[in-house]
Amino acid sequence: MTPGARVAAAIDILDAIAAGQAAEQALSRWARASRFAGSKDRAAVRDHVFDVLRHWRSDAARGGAETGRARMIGRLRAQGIDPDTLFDGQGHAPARLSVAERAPHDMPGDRGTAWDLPDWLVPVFEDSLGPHAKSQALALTGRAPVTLRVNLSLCDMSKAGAMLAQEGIETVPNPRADTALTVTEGARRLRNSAAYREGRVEIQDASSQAAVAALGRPGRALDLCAGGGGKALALAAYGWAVTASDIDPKRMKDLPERAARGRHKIDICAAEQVDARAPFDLVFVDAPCSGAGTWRRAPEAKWALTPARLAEFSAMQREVLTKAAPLVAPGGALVYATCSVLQSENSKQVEWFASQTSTFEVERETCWPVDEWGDGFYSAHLTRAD
Ligand SMILES: C[S@@+](CC[C@H](N)C(=O)[O-])C[C@H]1O[C@@H](n2cnc3c(N)ncnc32)[C@H](O)[C@@H]1O
Repeated sequence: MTPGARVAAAIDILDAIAAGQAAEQALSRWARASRFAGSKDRAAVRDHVFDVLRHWRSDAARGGAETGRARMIGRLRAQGIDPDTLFDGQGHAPARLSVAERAPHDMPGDRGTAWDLPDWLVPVFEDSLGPHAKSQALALTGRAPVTLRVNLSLCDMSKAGAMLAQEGIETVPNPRADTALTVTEGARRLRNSAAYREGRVEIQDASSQAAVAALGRPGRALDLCAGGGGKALALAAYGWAVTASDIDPKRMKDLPERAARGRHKIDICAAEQVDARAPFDLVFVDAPCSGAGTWRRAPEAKWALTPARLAEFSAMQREVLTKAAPLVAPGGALVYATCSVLQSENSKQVEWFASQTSTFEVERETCWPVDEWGDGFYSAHLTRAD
Protein backbone atom coordinates (compact mmCIF):
# COMPACT_ATOMS: atom_id res chain seq x y z
CA MET A 1 0.00 0.00 0.00
CA THR A 2 1.17 3.53 -0.67
CA PRO A 3 1.34 5.98 2.23
CA GLY A 4 -1.74 7.71 0.78
CA ALA A 5 -3.67 4.41 0.58
CA ARG A 6 -2.86 3.74 4.25
CA VAL A 7 -4.29 7.16 5.15
CA ALA A 8 -7.42 6.42 3.09
CA ALA A 9 -7.88 3.12 4.96
CA ALA A 10 -7.46 4.90 8.31
CA ILE A 11 -10.13 7.42 7.29
CA ASP A 12 -12.66 4.65 6.58
CA ILE A 13 -11.88 2.97 9.90
CA LEU A 14 -12.18 6.27 11.80
CA ASP A 15 -15.60 6.82 10.21
CA ALA A 16 -16.67 3.34 11.31
CA ILE A 17 -15.50 4.14 14.86
CA ALA A 18 -17.35 7.47 14.86
CA ALA A 19 -20.47 5.51 13.79
CA GLY A 20 -20.18 3.37 16.92
CA GLN A 21 -17.86 0.47 16.12
CA ALA A 22 -15.15 -0.44 18.62
CA ALA A 23 -11.69 0.42 17.30
CA GLU A 24 -10.36 -3.16 17.46
CA GLN A 25 -13.45 -4.45 15.68
CA ALA A 26 -13.21 -1.79 12.96
CA LEU A 27 -9.52 -2.57 12.43
CA SER A 28 -10.13 -6.33 12.25
CA ARG A 29 -12.97 -5.90 9.78
CA TRP A 30 -10.78 -3.78 7.56
CA ALA A 31 -7.89 -6.26 7.81
CA ARG A 32 -10.18 -9.19 6.87
CA ALA A 33 -11.48 -7.30 3.84
CA SER A 34 -7.98 -6.15 2.81
CA ARG A 35 -5.97 -9.32 2.29
CA PHE A 36 -3.57 -7.31 0.07
CA ALA A 37 -2.39 -5.37 3.16
CA GLY A 38 0.91 -6.67 4.56
CA SER A 39 1.93 -6.55 8.20
CA LYS A 40 3.68 -3.19 7.77
CA ASP A 41 0.57 -1.74 6.13
CA ARG A 42 -1.63 -3.03 8.97
CA ALA A 43 0.74 -1.58 11.55
CA ALA A 44 0.86 1.81 9.80
CA VAL A 45 -2.94 1.99 9.49
CA ARG A 46 -3.34 1.02 13.13
CA ASP A 47 -0.87 3.74 14.17
CA HIS A 48 -2.82 6.38 12.21
CA VAL A 49 -6.11 5.26 13.79
CA PHE A 50 -4.79 5.18 17.35
CA ASP A 51 -2.91 8.47 16.95
CA VAL A 52 -6.17 10.13 15.90
CA LEU A 53 -8.15 8.44 18.70
CA ARG A 54 -5.72 9.92 21.23
CA HIS A 55 -6.18 13.38 19.66
CA TRP A 56 -9.86 13.00 18.74
CA ARG A 57 -10.86 16.59 19.61
CA SER A 58 -7.76 18.53 18.60
CA ASP A 59 -7.45 16.68 15.29
CA ALA A 60 -11.07 17.51 14.41
CA ALA A 61 -10.38 21.16 15.28
CA ARG A 62 -7.22 21.24 13.15
CA GLY A 63 -8.95 19.49 10.26
CA GLY A 64 -12.10 21.64 10.42
CA ALA A 65 -14.76 18.91 10.84
CA GLU A 66 -15.73 15.84 12.87
CA THR A 67 -15.09 13.31 10.09
CA GLY A 68 -12.40 10.70 9.63
CA ARG A 69 -11.06 12.65 6.68
CA ALA A 70 -10.87 15.96 8.57
CA ARG A 71 -9.33 14.30 11.61
CA MET A 72 -6.67 12.67 9.46
CA ILE A 73 -5.93 16.05 7.84
CA GLY A 74 -5.71 17.53 11.33
CA ARG A 75 -3.38 14.75 12.49
CA LEU A 76 -0.99 15.31 9.58
CA ARG A 77 -0.97 19.05 10.27
CA ALA A 78 -0.19 18.42 13.94
CA GLN A 79 2.70 16.20 12.85
CA GLY A 80 4.03 18.96 10.57
CA ILE A 81 3.18 16.97 7.41
CA ASP A 82 1.56 18.85 4.53
CA PRO A 83 -1.69 16.90 3.85
CA ASP A 84 -1.34 17.70 0.11
CA THR A 85 1.59 15.27 -0.03
CA LEU A 86 -0.74 12.34 0.82
CA PHE A 87 -4.17 13.54 -0.28
CA ASP A 88 -3.27 13.55 -3.98
CA GLY A 89 -6.10 11.46 -5.47
CA GLN A 90 -3.59 9.05 -7.04
CA GLY A 91 -4.39 5.32 -6.93
CA HIS A 92 -6.09 4.56 -3.59
CA ALA A 93 -4.99 7.79 -1.89
CA PRO A 94 -7.68 10.19 -0.61
CA ALA A 95 -9.01 12.89 -2.93
CA ARG A 96 -7.20 16.23 -3.10
CA LEU A 97 -8.06 18.82 -0.46
CA SER A 98 -10.88 21.21 -1.32
CA VAL A 99 -10.35 24.95 -1.01
CA ALA A 100 -12.33 24.90 2.26
CA GLU A 101 -10.20 22.08 3.65
CA ARG A 102 -7.02 23.87 2.71
CA ALA A 103 -8.05 27.07 4.53
CA PRO A 104 -6.33 27.37 7.93
CA HIS A 105 -8.47 26.39 10.91
CA ASP A 106 -7.90 28.25 14.14
CA MET A 107 -7.67 25.98 17.17
CA PRO A 108 -10.32 26.94 19.74
CA GLY A 109 -8.72 28.22 22.94
CA ASP A 110 -10.52 25.90 25.39
CA ARG A 111 -8.54 23.44 27.47
CA GLY A 112 -10.71 20.44 26.59
CA THR A 113 -9.60 20.72 22.95
CA ALA A 114 -6.00 21.69 23.73
CA TRP A 115 -5.59 18.87 26.28
CA ASP A 116 -7.66 16.36 24.30
CA LEU A 117 -10.06 15.65 27.14
CA PRO A 118 -13.86 15.74 27.41
CA ASP A 119 -14.75 19.14 28.96
CA TRP A 120 -16.01 17.66 32.25
CA LEU A 121 -12.68 15.93 32.84
CA VAL A 122 -10.61 19.14 32.70
CA PRO A 123 -11.50 20.23 36.28
CA VAL A 124 -11.27 16.60 37.43
CA PHE A 125 -7.69 16.47 36.13
CA GLU A 126 -6.91 19.83 37.72
CA ASP A 127 -8.25 18.72 41.11
CA SER A 128 -6.38 15.43 40.90
CA LEU A 129 -3.07 16.52 39.47
CA GLY A 130 -2.72 20.24 40.29
CA PRO A 131 0.16 21.77 38.34
CA HIS A 132 0.71 18.47 36.47
CA ALA A 133 -2.81 18.32 35.02
CA LYS A 134 -1.89 19.73 31.62
CA SER A 135 1.35 17.76 31.21
CA GLN A 136 -0.36 14.50 32.23
CA ALA A 137 -3.29 15.11 29.87
CA LEU A 138 -0.83 15.79 27.05
CA ALA A 139 1.29 12.76 28.02
CA LEU A 140 -1.86 10.67 27.52
CA THR A 141 -1.97 11.75 23.85
CA GLY A 142 1.39 10.08 23.09
CA ARG A 143 2.21 6.47 22.29
CA ALA A 144 2.80 4.10 25.20
CA PRO A 145 6.06 2.21 25.56
CA VAL A 146 6.16 -1.57 25.14
CA THR A 147 7.54 -2.93 28.40
CA LEU A 148 8.57 -6.40 29.45
CA ARG A 149 8.84 -7.95 32.86
CA VAL A 150 11.77 -10.29 33.11
CA ASN A 151 10.72 -13.42 34.99
CA LEU A 152 13.56 -13.49 37.50
CA SER A 153 12.55 -16.99 38.58
CA LEU A 154 13.73 -18.20 35.13
CA CYS A 155 16.19 -15.64 33.82
CA ASP A 156 18.28 -12.61 34.72
CA MET A 157 18.03 -9.17 33.16
CA SER A 158 21.14 -9.34 31.00
CA LYS A 159 20.38 -12.85 29.70
CA ALA A 160 16.83 -11.79 28.79
CA GLY A 161 18.12 -8.69 26.98
CA ALA A 162 20.69 -10.76 25.07
CA MET A 163 18.14 -13.45 24.07
CA LEU A 164 15.77 -10.80 22.76
CA ALA A 165 18.54 -8.98 20.88
CA GLN A 166 19.45 -12.23 19.08
CA GLU A 167 15.96 -12.17 17.57
CA GLY A 168 16.12 -8.49 16.61
CA ILE A 169 14.25 -7.15 19.66
CA GLU A 170 16.25 -4.30 21.20
CA THR A 171 15.58 -3.27 24.79
CA VAL A 172 16.87 -0.85 27.42
CA PRO A 173 16.59 -1.21 31.20
CA ASN A 174 13.56 0.70 32.46
CA PRO A 175 14.42 2.72 35.59
CA ARG A 176 10.91 2.36 37.02
CA ALA A 177 11.39 -1.27 38.08
CA ASP A 178 14.34 -3.63 38.46
CA THR A 179 12.53 -6.27 36.41
CA ALA A 180 11.52 -3.97 33.52
CA LEU A 181 12.91 -3.70 29.99
CA THR A 182 11.54 -1.19 27.50
CA VAL A 183 11.47 -2.39 23.91
CA THR A 184 13.06 0.13 21.55
CA GLU A 185 12.96 -1.93 18.35
CA GLY A 186 11.30 -5.10 17.06
CA ALA A 187 8.22 -5.09 19.36
CA ARG A 188 6.17 -6.82 16.67
CA ARG A 189 8.47 -9.85 16.80
CA LEU A 190 7.97 -10.27 20.52
CA ARG A 191 5.19 -12.87 20.70
CA ASN A 192 7.11 -15.24 18.42
CA SER A 193 10.41 -14.86 20.26
CA ALA A 194 11.90 -17.71 22.30
CA ALA A 195 12.24 -15.50 25.39
CA TYR A 196 8.48 -14.81 25.35
CA ARG A 197 7.36 -18.33 24.38
CA GLU A 198 9.52 -19.82 27.13
CA GLY A 199 8.13 -17.47 29.78
CA ARG A 200 11.37 -15.63 30.42
CA VAL A 201 9.63 -12.33 29.68
CA GLU A 202 6.00 -11.21 29.99
CA ILE A 203 4.42 -8.03 28.68
CA GLN A 204 3.67 -5.75 31.63
CA ASP A 205 3.82 -2.03 32.19
CA ALA A 206 6.70 -0.89 34.41
CA SER A 207 4.45 0.93 36.90
CA SER A 208 2.56 -2.30 37.65
CA GLN A 209 5.89 -4.06 38.05
CA ALA A 210 7.11 -1.40 40.47
CA ALA A 211 3.93 -1.72 42.56
CA VAL A 212 4.48 -5.49 42.96
CA ALA A 213 8.23 -5.16 43.56
CA ALA A 214 7.64 -3.06 46.68
CA LEU A 215 5.77 -5.71 48.68
CA GLY A 216 8.49 -7.21 50.85
CA ARG A 217 9.01 -10.77 52.01
CA PRO A 218 6.77 -13.27 50.16
CA GLY A 219 4.09 -15.36 51.83
CA ARG A 220 0.52 -16.28 50.84
CA ALA A 221 -1.06 -13.75 48.52
CA LEU A 222 -4.56 -13.30 47.11
CA ASP A 223 -4.95 -11.41 43.85
CA LEU A 224 -8.62 -10.60 44.36
CA CYS A 225 -9.20 -8.82 41.02
CA ALA A 226 -6.93 -11.03 38.96
CA GLY A 227 -8.34 -10.45 35.45
CA GLY A 228 -5.70 -11.53 32.91
CA GLY A 229 -3.35 -12.21 35.81
CA GLY A 230 -0.63 -9.59 35.34
CA LYS A 231 -0.21 -8.95 39.08
CA ALA A 232 -0.66 -12.63 40.05
CA LEU A 233 2.17 -13.67 37.69
CA ALA A 234 4.47 -10.89 38.90
CA LEU A 235 3.80 -11.87 42.53
CA ALA A 236 4.50 -15.54 41.76
CA ALA A 237 7.81 -14.59 40.12
CA TYR A 238 8.86 -12.99 43.43
CA GLY A 239 8.05 -16.23 45.27
CA TRP A 240 4.56 -15.47 46.60
CA ALA A 241 2.20 -18.46 46.81
CA VAL A 242 -0.62 -16.90 44.80
CA THR A 243 -4.35 -17.50 44.78
CA ALA A 244 -6.04 -15.66 41.90
CA SER A 245 -9.72 -14.84 41.79
CA ASP A 246 -12.08 -12.51 39.94
CA ILE A 247 -15.78 -11.80 40.16
CA ASP A 248 -15.89 -12.53 36.43
CA PRO A 249 -14.08 -15.85 35.89
CA LYS A 250 -14.00 -15.37 32.09
CA ARG A 251 -11.51 -12.59 32.66
CA MET A 252 -9.01 -15.17 33.94
CA LYS A 253 -9.20 -17.38 30.84
CA ASP A 254 -5.61 -16.59 29.73
CA LEU A 255 -4.13 -17.08 33.19
CA PRO A 256 -3.51 -20.87 33.09
CA GLU A 257 -1.57 -20.57 29.82
CA ARG A 258 0.42 -17.56 31.03
CA ALA A 259 1.20 -19.28 34.33
CA ALA A 260 2.35 -22.43 32.49
CA ARG A 261 4.59 -20.33 30.23
CA GLY A 262 6.24 -18.70 33.26
CA ARG A 263 6.33 -22.06 35.11
CA HIS A 264 4.33 -20.66 38.00
CA LYS A 265 1.80 -22.57 40.08
CA ILE A 266 -1.19 -20.32 40.63
CA ASP A 267 -4.27 -21.44 42.52
CA ILE A 268 -7.16 -20.16 40.40
CA CYS A 269 -10.12 -19.83 42.70
CA ALA A 270 -13.84 -19.17 42.12
CA ALA A 271 -15.02 -15.97 43.84
CA GLU A 272 -17.30 -17.92 46.20
CA GLN A 273 -14.39 -20.12 47.37
CA VAL A 274 -12.08 -17.27 48.41
CA ASP A 275 -13.31 -16.99 52.00
CA ALA A 276 -12.39 -20.64 52.60
CA ARG A 277 -8.77 -19.94 51.52
CA ALA A 278 -8.39 -16.90 53.85
CA PRO A 279 -6.51 -15.47 55.67
CA PHE A 280 -3.73 -14.20 53.40
CA ASP A 281 -0.49 -12.36 54.24
CA LEU A 282 -1.25 -10.08 51.32
CA VAL A 283 -4.49 -9.21 49.55
CA PHE A 284 -3.82 -7.32 46.34
CA VAL A 285 -6.80 -5.35 45.07
CA ASP A 286 -6.15 -4.26 41.49
CA ALA A 287 -9.45 -2.45 41.44
CA PRO A 288 -11.76 -1.87 38.48
CA CYS A 289 -11.27 1.76 37.45
CA SER A 290 -11.50 4.33 34.66
CA GLY A 291 -8.06 3.28 33.38
CA ALA A 292 -7.16 6.98 33.14
CA GLY A 293 -3.46 6.17 33.52
CA THR A 294 -3.59 3.87 30.48
CA TRP A 295 -5.53 5.97 27.99
CA ARG A 296 -2.55 5.99 25.62
CA ARG A 297 -3.20 2.28 25.09
CA ALA A 298 -7.01 2.45 25.15
CA PRO A 299 -7.85 5.99 23.99
CA GLU A 300 -11.51 5.20 23.28
CA ALA A 301 -12.03 4.80 27.04
CA LYS A 302 -11.10 8.47 27.54
CA TRP A 303 -13.96 9.63 25.34
CA ALA A 304 -16.43 7.01 26.64
CA LEU A 305 -16.00 7.86 30.34
CA THR A 306 -18.89 9.82 31.89
CA PRO A 307 -19.44 11.17 35.41
CA ALA A 308 -22.02 8.40 35.94
CA ARG A 309 -19.55 5.70 34.88
CA LEU A 310 -16.88 7.17 37.18
CA ALA A 311 -19.39 7.00 40.04
CA GLU A 312 -20.04 3.34 39.19
CA PHE A 313 -16.31 2.62 39.38
CA SER A 314 -16.21 4.38 42.73
CA ALA A 315 -18.98 2.14 44.09
CA MET A 316 -17.21 -0.99 42.78
CA GLN A 317 -13.94 0.12 44.39
CA ARG A 318 -15.60 0.53 47.78
CA GLU A 319 -17.31 -2.83 47.40
CA VAL A 320 -14.09 -4.65 46.58
CA LEU A 321 -12.17 -2.96 49.42
CA THR A 322 -14.90 -3.98 51.83
CA LYS A 323 -14.73 -7.54 50.53
CA ALA A 324 -10.92 -7.64 50.75
CA ALA A 325 -10.46 -6.40 54.33
CA PRO A 326 -11.56 -9.53 56.27
CA LEU A 327 -9.42 -11.76 54.04
CA VAL A 328 -6.18 -10.21 55.35
CA ALA A 329 -4.37 -12.06 58.16
CA PRO A 330 -3.49 -10.12 61.36
CA GLY A 331 -0.22 -8.31 60.65
CA GLY A 332 -0.82 -8.79 56.90
CA ALA A 333 -1.12 -6.21 54.13
CA LEU A 334 -3.88 -4.92 51.93
CA VAL A 335 -2.70 -3.26 48.72
CA TYR A 336 -5.21 -1.14 46.84
CA ALA A 337 -4.11 -0.28 43.31
CA THR A 338 -5.59 1.33 40.22
CA CYS A 339 -4.30 2.27 36.78
CA SER A 340 -5.89 5.68 37.26
CA VAL A 341 -4.49 9.16 37.87
CA LEU A 342 -7.78 10.45 39.33
CA GLN A 343 -7.86 11.24 43.03
CA SER A 344 -11.48 10.13 43.38
CA GLU A 345 -10.40 6.58 42.50
CA ASN A 346 -7.15 6.68 44.46
CA SER A 347 -6.38 8.55 47.69
CA LYS A 348 -10.05 9.52 48.21
CA GLN A 349 -11.04 5.86 48.23
CA VAL A 350 -8.28 4.99 50.68
CA GLU A 351 -9.36 7.92 52.90
CA TRP A 352 -12.91 6.59 52.79
CA PHE A 353 -11.74 3.07 53.65
CA ALA A 354 -9.57 4.33 56.52
CA SER A 355 -12.58 6.23 57.90
CA GLN A 356 -14.59 2.97 57.98
CA THR A 357 -12.09 0.85 59.90
CA SER A 358 -9.72 1.04 62.82
CA THR A 359 -8.09 -2.24 61.83
CA PHE A 360 -5.93 -0.93 58.98
CA GLU A 361 -3.24 1.70 58.87
CA VAL A 362 -2.15 3.41 55.68
CA GLU A 363 1.62 2.88 55.48
CA ARG A 364 2.34 4.52 52.15
CA GLU A 365 0.79 5.69 48.92
CA THR A 366 2.65 5.86 45.60
CA CYS A 367 1.61 7.49 42.32
CA TRP A 368 3.51 6.74 39.14
CA PRO A 369 3.07 9.31 36.37
CA VAL A 370 2.27 8.78 32.70
CA ASP A 371 5.61 9.20 30.96
CA GLU A 372 8.07 7.57 28.58
CA TRP A 373 8.71 4.74 31.09
CA GLY A 374 5.23 3.71 32.05
CA ASP A 375 1.54 4.25 32.62
CA GLY A 376 -0.09 6.25 35.37
CA PHE A 377 -0.61 3.93 38.34
CA TYR A 378 -1.47 4.26 42.02
CA SER A 379 -1.00 1.96 44.96
CA ALA A 380 -1.69 2.25 48.67
CA HIS A 381 -0.12 -0.13 51.15
CA LEU A 382 -2.22 -0.72 54.27
CA THR A 383 -1.32 -3.01 57.14
CA ARG A 384 -3.71 -4.83 59.40
CA ALA A 385 -2.88 -3.79 62.93
CA ASP A 386 -4.43 -6.52 65.08
C1 LIG B 1 -8.09 -3.64 36.64
S1 LIG B 1 -8.83 -5.17 36.28
C2 LIG B 1 -7.63 -6.31 36.82
C3 LIG B 1 -6.39 -6.40 35.97
C4 LIG B 1 -5.49 -7.55 36.37
N1 LIG B 1 -5.19 -7.58 37.79
C5 LIG B 1 -4.16 -7.57 35.61
O1 LIG B 1 -3.11 -7.28 36.18
O2 LIG B 1 -4.21 -7.91 34.42
C6 LIG B 1 -10.07 -5.28 37.50
C7 LIG B 1 -10.74 -6.64 37.64
O3 LIG B 1 -11.56 -6.59 38.81
C8 LIG B 1 -12.64 -7.45 38.63
N2 LIG B 1 -13.65 -7.10 39.64
C9 LIG B 1 -14.55 -6.09 39.63
N3 LIG B 1 -15.29 -6.07 40.76
C10 LIG B 1 -14.84 -7.10 41.50
C11 LIG B 1 -15.22 -7.63 42.78
N4 LIG B 1 -16.19 -7.07 43.51
N5 LIG B 1 -14.55 -8.71 43.24
C12 LIG B 1 -13.56 -9.29 42.51
N6 LIG B 1 -13.18 -8.83 41.29
C13 LIG B 1 -13.80 -7.76 40.80
C14 LIG B 1 -13.02 -7.24 37.19
O4 LIG B 1 -13.74 -8.35 36.69
C15 LIG B 1 -11.66 -7.05 36.51
O5 LIG B 1 -11.19 -8.23 35.94
